[in-house]
Amino acid sequence: MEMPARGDSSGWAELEYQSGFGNHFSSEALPGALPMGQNNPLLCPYGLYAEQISGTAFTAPRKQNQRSVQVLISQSSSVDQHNFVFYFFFWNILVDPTEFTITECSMDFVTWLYRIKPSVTHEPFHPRIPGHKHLVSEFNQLTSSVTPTQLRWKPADVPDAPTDFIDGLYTICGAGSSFLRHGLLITTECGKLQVSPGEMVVLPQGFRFAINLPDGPSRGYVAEVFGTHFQLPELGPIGANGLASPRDFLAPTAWFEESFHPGYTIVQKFGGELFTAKQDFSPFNVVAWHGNYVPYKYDLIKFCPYNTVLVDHGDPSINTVLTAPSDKVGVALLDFVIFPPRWLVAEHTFQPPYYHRNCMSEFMGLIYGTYEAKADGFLPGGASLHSCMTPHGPDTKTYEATIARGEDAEPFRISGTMAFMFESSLIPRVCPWALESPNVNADYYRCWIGLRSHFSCNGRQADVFDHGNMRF
Ligand SMILES: O=C(O)Cc1cc(O)ccc1O
Ligand SMILES: [Fe+2]
Repeated sequence: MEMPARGDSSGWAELEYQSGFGNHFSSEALPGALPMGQNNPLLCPYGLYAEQISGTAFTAPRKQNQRSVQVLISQSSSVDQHNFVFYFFFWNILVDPTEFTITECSMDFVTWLYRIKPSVTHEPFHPRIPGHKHLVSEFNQLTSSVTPTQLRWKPADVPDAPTDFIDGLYTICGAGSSFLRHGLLITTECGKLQVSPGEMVVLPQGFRFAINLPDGPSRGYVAEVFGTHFQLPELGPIGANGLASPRDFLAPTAWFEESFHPGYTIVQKFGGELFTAKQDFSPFNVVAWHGNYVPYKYDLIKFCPYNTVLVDHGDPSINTVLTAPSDKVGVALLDFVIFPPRWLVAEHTFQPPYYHRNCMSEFMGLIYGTYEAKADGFLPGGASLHSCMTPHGPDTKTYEATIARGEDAEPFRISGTMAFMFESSLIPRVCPWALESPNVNADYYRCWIGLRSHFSCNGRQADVFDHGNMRF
C-alpha cells in the first residue's frame, strides 16, 4: 500500500477502504508496522505504542444470544442504559452518521492500535467552554417533553457565522439518559473516510475523530445510540442476499500524521457533557491497527430493496439497513430504515405508506428528493416525529393523486429520492428549542385535514372510487 504523505490532506480522493461488515480488519500505513503473532510485544515495530480500544466488556462471550450481549455492552458503556438521541445538524461550511457495528459470531468488539504516542498522553479534561446550548443527552421532565402531536420541522437555518461540527449539533429529541454537496471528510484513529452526500457513517463509541466540513452550507442528521451496537438485520425468508450487503460497508485503512505541537484539543462527550483536554501531539498517529471495532461508511444507494410483487404495502422494516437491538428479541432500540428509489408494482393497492399508528416511534428525515407519503412540506434537511401510537400517513395531496391514478395504474418507479427513518421502541422526549423553533410546521396537521369521507351506504368502496367519478 502506498502511504499518503504525512500530514497531507490532499489525498482524500485516492483513499483506500477495506470492505465488509463486521469483519476483522488489519491495516498498516508503514510496511511491517503491525505486530505479527501477538498484540502486545515488548517492543512494537517502529517503536510504536500498542493500545487497545474495546467496544464490549472484556468478558462478553464470543457466541451468545443478543439479549445478554446488550446487557454486557451497556455495562461497559460510559453512559447509562439503552437509549438514543436524534440530532439535527446545521453547519455552514456536512453529513449523516449514527452509531452502529456488527456481529455474526464474534461478540467481542475490539481493535488494537499501534501509534506514535498513546492517547493517554494529555492534560486533564475540563468542562468545555463555552458550553453547548443545544446539546442534550439526559431526557427528563426538566430538559424535554413528550407529545403525541405530529411534529414536523423545516430544514434548520444555516448560521451566518462559520460553525463547526460540534457547535452545529442541535438535539431534537431523545429517550433515556445519557449526519451535501462535496461530502464530509472524517479523520479517525483507524484512518480517513470521505463521506459523500447520500452516504452514512458509523463512528463507534470511544473513537476520536475530526470532521472537516465542506465549503459552503451543509446539513445532516445524527442519531447517537448508547449501550448497544448496530448490526445487519436478519434476512429471514429473503434468503442469503438482499438489503444492505456486508461487502458494501467500507472501513478505512491506516493513516497517520507525525505531528507535535501544543495546540491539540480533544473534545470528549462523557455522561452527556462535553469536556476538553489539551495534548501536544496529533491523536491521528496510529500507524497500524487490527480489529473489528472500527468506523465505517455505507452508500445508501447500494441498498437492494425487496418489496411486495402482487398486492398490499409491505411494512417499512423490509428496508432496514442496520438495527440496534434492545433486550427484547425483534424489538429495536433503533432501526435505521431507508426509502430508496424502487419500483412499486402492487395491484389493487394503495401504494404509498398506509395510515397507521405505530407502537414504535418514528423520526424521519429526507436526504434528497420528495418523500412518497408527503407531496408538500417535508423538505430535504427537514424532519418529522410521529411518536408511539401517534396517527400519521400520506398527506391529502398524496392520497388524492394516488386514488386519481386509479385501479389500472402502471408499475410506478420512485426515483431521485432518499428518505430515512430512525424507528425506536422508546418514546422520545422533545427539547424545548425544537418545540419552540420557528422551523416547526405549526400547521402540520392541516396536511391531513382535507381527507374527506368517501363513505357510501349504497355502493361498494370501489364504486365510490371509480376513476373519474370521485367525490372529493
Ligand atoms: O410513516 C412513514 O412515512 C414511514 C412508513 C413508511 C411505510 O411505507 C410504512 C409505514 C411507515 O411508518
Ligand atoms: Fe409511520
